[in-house]
Amino acid sequence: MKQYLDLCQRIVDDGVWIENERTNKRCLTVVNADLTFDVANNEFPLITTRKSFWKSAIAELLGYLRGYDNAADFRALGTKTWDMNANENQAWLNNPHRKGHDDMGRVYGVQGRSWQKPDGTTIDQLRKIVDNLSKGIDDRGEIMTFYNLGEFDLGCLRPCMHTHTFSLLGDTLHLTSYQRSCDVPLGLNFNQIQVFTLLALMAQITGLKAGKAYHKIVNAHIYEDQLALMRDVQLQREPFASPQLIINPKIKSLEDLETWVTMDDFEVVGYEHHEAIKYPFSV
Ligand SMILES: Nc1nc(=O)c2c([nH]1)NC[C@@H]1CN(c3ccc(C(=O)N[C@@H](CCC(=O)O)C(=O)O)cc3)CN21
Ligand SMILES: O=c1ccn([C@H]2C[C@H](O)[C@@H](COP(=O)(O)O)O2)c(=O)[nH]1
Repeated sequence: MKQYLDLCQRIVDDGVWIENERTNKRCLTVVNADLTFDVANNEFPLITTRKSFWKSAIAELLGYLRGYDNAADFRALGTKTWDMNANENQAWLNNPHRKGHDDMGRVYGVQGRSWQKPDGTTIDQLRKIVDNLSKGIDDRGEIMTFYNLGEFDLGCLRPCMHTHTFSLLGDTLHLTSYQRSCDVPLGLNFNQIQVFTLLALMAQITGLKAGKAYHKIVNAHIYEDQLALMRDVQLQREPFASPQLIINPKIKSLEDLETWVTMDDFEVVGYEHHEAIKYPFSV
């Protein structure tokens, strides 16, 4: 929690105002932030200085792991986070590749599970990683990347947290996740939950111990209409101790994640938090 608050304070103190053309808003911005999460000791990085809707963040992650391309499928899992980008972003609404209401196009999980090759076949990046790690193999290329430049025009948004690299040291699995662009008040609250949970889940389904998750962020920003709430409300609050994430131990394979897992298979214990804060969302 301290890492998160330090980054927020750093943006407030040292950020530079940058005009953003896509959203038509200014963002107070810093570059280069490194966060580390201790998954081995289950220090779940849930924001405590406001209420965090953590189930929504895990639902989003599960949707990516399943390769979903539709905001309705995300809603069915328990999150509305893709509604706006799928249905209210004018550039995407005008895009001839959009397949109708709720379509997100070839973003995130679509790339993770079915990256298209020139010959028409597809690559399942996640399946390969799970298979290798389950056999104790780390080929130094256990990488799942959603960053497919050749297909940016086929999706509603370029991926923000775009690459996840898994590393095996003995029987302990670590994760390094890269994020090119980070809406710190809204997005990071979710993204750090996702980095932590991705490592915990991958360790569980491959029979490995979970170690550390490293979260590397390039452009970290606060939108102009979020700044007062962050500076004058959230940053004035004292954080509480980290809660713990409990994952149903019956989840044992990628097929389990793809078929029967729901948000009821995740529980958080010891979550003490301040009141919710409603930050504006920029489409
Ligand atoms: N500007 C922007 N920021 C983002 O963080 C973001 C995007 N766009 N587009 C793609 C996804 C969607 N994400 C989102 C979308 C909405 C919330 C959000 O509204 N969160 C609220 C309530 C969540 C709920 O009730 O489930 C929050 O208070 O955290 C968070 C992340 C993260 N990403
Ligand atoms: O997982 C996510 C997804 C999105 N964001 C934020 C970061 C930016 O504020 C916008 C994306 O805008 P770009 O113009 O494509 O950079 O969404 C996030 O923080 N986390």
